[in-house]
Parts: sequence; C-alpha cells; structure tokens
Amino acid sequence: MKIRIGSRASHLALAQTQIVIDALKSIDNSLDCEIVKISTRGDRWVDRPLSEIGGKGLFVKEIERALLDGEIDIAVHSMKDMPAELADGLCIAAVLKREDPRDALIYNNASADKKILANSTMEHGGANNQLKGLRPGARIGTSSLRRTAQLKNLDSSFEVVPLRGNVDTRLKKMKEQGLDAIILAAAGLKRLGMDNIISQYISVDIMVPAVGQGAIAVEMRDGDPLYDTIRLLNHRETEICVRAERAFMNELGGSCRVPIGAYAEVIDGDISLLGMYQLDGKLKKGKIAGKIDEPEILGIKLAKQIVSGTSI
Ligand SMILES: NCc1[nH]cc(CCC(=O)O)c1CC(=O)O
Repeated sequence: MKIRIGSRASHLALAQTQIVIDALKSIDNSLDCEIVKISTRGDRWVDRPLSEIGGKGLFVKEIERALLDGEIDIAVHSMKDMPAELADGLCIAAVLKREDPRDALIYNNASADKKILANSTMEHGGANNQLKGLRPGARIGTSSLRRTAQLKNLDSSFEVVPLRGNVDTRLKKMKEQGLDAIILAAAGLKRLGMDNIISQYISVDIMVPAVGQGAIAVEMRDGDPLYDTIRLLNHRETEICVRAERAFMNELGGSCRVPIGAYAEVIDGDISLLGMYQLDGKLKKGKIAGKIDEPEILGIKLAKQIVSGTSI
C-alpha cells in the first residue's frame, strides 16, 4: 500500500518524517512511503518573529489543506508547532516518543569575548542548570517570546536579539552578528545529528520548554482507513504528557503572542506538570501532580492556579 506523507522541506522536518517512515516500515515493511514536500508561510517569511506574523499554525495550515484536499494521506509535524485547534475533519492519530525536551545553548566560540566560555560546563544533561557560561550583558539570539522571557528573568542584563530561520541560518547569523550564543531545541539538533554543537543543556526548571517540544505528531483525516495502522506509532506516555501541556496552553488562551511553556512527565504512574506563563511582564511558574487518566483536567487546574497566584 502507498502512503503519501506531507512534510515541510527543512532538514529537520525531513529527518522527523524519516523517523515516522522507519517506524511504519518496522510495522509493515511492504508499505510504500512517498514524501510530499510542502512549503508553509512559516518557511517563506523568515525575517520576522513568528509572534508578529501570526504565530501558531504558520507551519501547519498549508499541510492541513493538502490533507483535506486528499493530496497526502498523513502529515508529520513538530508537536510544538501545532495550533490549539486542528482544521475541521483532521485528527492527531499518533504522537511519537519524545526526544530530549530541553532547550540548549550554543555558544559562539568565535565571539570576541572569550570569557563567556570560561565557566561553561560542557556536560550533556544533568544538573548544570544555571547559564554560568554567559557574561552579564551577553547578546543571545532567539525570536521565541518564551525563551526571551525566561532569559530576561534569569538575568535582566541579557540582550535578546531576534533570530529566525533554520538551524544553519541561525548559526550563520550568530557568527555574522557576533552574538554570544543562541538557543535551540535540543531535540532538533539531536535529530539532525548536530548535538555536538551544544555547549550547555538548560534544565527544564530553568527554561520551561515549549508545549510539545521534542515530540512528533502525525496528523490525518478523521475516519481514514489508515488510522489503525498510524495509531500503532503512538507513544502513550508522550501523548498523555502532551495532552496535559496543551490543555494548560489552551486554558491560558495560548498562542505565540504570550510567553507560555509547559513540560509534563509521567513519574511513578502519575503526571507531573510544570508550567510557565508571563502576565503583565511578570513571569509565573507552577507545578502540579495528578492522575494519568485526566491530563486535561490537570493542565486546566495548573493554569488556573498560576493565574490566581496559588500555584507552588
Ligand atoms: N519553532 C520551530 C521548531 N519547531 C520544532 C523545533 C525543534 C524540534 C522540537 O522541539 O520538537 C523547532 C526549532 C527550535 O525551536 O529550535
């Protein structure tokens, strides 16, 4: 059977699509998978922050159109690019096992101020959670409101420089503009085989990840006969965690226009959910734990606690 798979054309999108194809092949090696590359508005408008050009959904709309028009059978997305609401008639049939959810700092080794490297721990993972390697006033590239809010909260002297484009473009701009560092999702770099450029992983408590960061979503038409096959790719724990995170975001009216982050884990059979939200310039964080069978209730509850100031 032939499956037409819609993907953005970026290296990362194609790497993620290949992960889905490999998983499908391991279920049924006779499946014939064809990649259909689709350009989205998010790919074409690379010079402005996503928060300005309409935020969420920019990497998704054209691909959803292709699904609804029957040009493709399934679509592969970064879960964190998925808007709160899918187009009518579509569903997320599977969420794949999450890759590293953390954000990562990439220092500019060629920076004029070599001192920024003096204290950097080159350790991958673990407890090195403060941004020790960055000098006061460091210029850090990111266009994410979530990363900006948390960086400024860690050290208000940091200067955040807007930076968009794919990984290669961002690295190039870091060098050209002499930035001290940039922040990227560890998951993307790992999937590109580029995690060797990571200077420091930032723990999720210090830099709460984007909702769904590190997870891959497979979207398709409701009621499609392929559903049962695609569903086999679903990783239940990741799905539950992402549902809690998305409920948190939706309750806060989540879009790319306000800084929001959330990260859930299943620990000893319970969900543990960490949330971050910036309201009127004040960064709020909270944590909640609860039953695995009600992720949405937990997400909504944490959002309410954070807004009312009663979260821990
Ligand atoms: N916003 C773009 C985007 N969407 C997904 C990833 C990385 C992969 C992931 O987090 O799942 C990235 C790049 C980045 O934030 O560094």
